[in-house]
Amino acid sequence: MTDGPPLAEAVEATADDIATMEIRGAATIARAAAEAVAEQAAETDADTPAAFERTMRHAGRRLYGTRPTAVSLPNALRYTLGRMAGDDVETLRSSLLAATTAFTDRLDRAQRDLGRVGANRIRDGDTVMTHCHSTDALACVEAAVGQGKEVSAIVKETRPRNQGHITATELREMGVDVTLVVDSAARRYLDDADHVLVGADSIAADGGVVNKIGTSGLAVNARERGVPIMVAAQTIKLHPDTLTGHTVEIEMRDESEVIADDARADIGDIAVENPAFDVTPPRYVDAIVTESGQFPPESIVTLMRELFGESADRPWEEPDGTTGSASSA
Ligand SMILES: O=C(COP(=O)(O)O)[C@H](O)[C@H](O)COP(=O)(O)O
Repeated sequence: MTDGPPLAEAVEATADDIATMEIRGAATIARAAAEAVAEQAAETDADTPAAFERTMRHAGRRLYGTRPTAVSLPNALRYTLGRMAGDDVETLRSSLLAATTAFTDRLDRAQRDLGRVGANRIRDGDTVMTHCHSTDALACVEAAVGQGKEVSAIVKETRPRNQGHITATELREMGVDVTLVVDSAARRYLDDADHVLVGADSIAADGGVVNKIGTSGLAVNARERGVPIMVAAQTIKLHPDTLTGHTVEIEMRDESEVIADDARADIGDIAVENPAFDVTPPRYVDAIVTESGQFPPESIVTLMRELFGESADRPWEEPDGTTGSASSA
């Protein structure tokens, strides 16, 4: 929970759904956060500009605090709350509604453009190996299929939450031949793959790719087998805090996702760890595919600087550094 004025039901519900992964995947989280910001802007009955802005920042903090790793979430808040401007409540409200619409339009466009860029790497008859479920990665396959190419996929199930099942379903809907494998079978099937194709939750300034746990091991194995690794990530996945040397926080999720409580009790006293993401060093990545073209990971920092400057603002924070609670407002 965060301190501040009461929030719209839509913000509370979206925040809960992101935290429990009803809403998941970096681009989908960003869209949901922007839509929640719009709902809050439409509904808030604050009667002064200062009260309106405080409520919006509070909504931003509530959404920001849900999951720590996908930078698309703070970047969605940066884009929308960062464009809140005006001297009266109605102007502030309309500035936010315009910004949230512009943001979601941009998301659609970025994914479509990125898909076309990524599709150029995929040849007719190619097989991709996927990990987790990434709408950016699937946009590349969809565009390739749309160009008339025949594509097959080896889909890793992606323990502990099996997002590979979502990937398998969506690929089948595109008409792609799918073979589902357990995560530990990946190396065996890499010899049948022409690409490893994954998404990203965050891309660091050094080109490191933060994505679902297991991506880095897959990339190391793929390099060893000579299979190129392609990361599909629209530019809202670029993590501006890493320009100033900050690292990306890796989310640790509940231990019960790894082993059910009763099974664990049967084993006895063990430790269980459940990191949700890992970092693939840039040397294992062949290309980062964005809506602005494809980049070797080491050069992504140039694009990051163009988009964010040298440091990123945090428009969900109170300008005076207080927590936003009534007593400090
Ligand atoms: O790691 C995941 C999802 O993790 P989780 O299921 O824990 O959210 C996806 O590969 C990225 O978020 C990219 O997805 P997209 O390309 O759709 O943004």
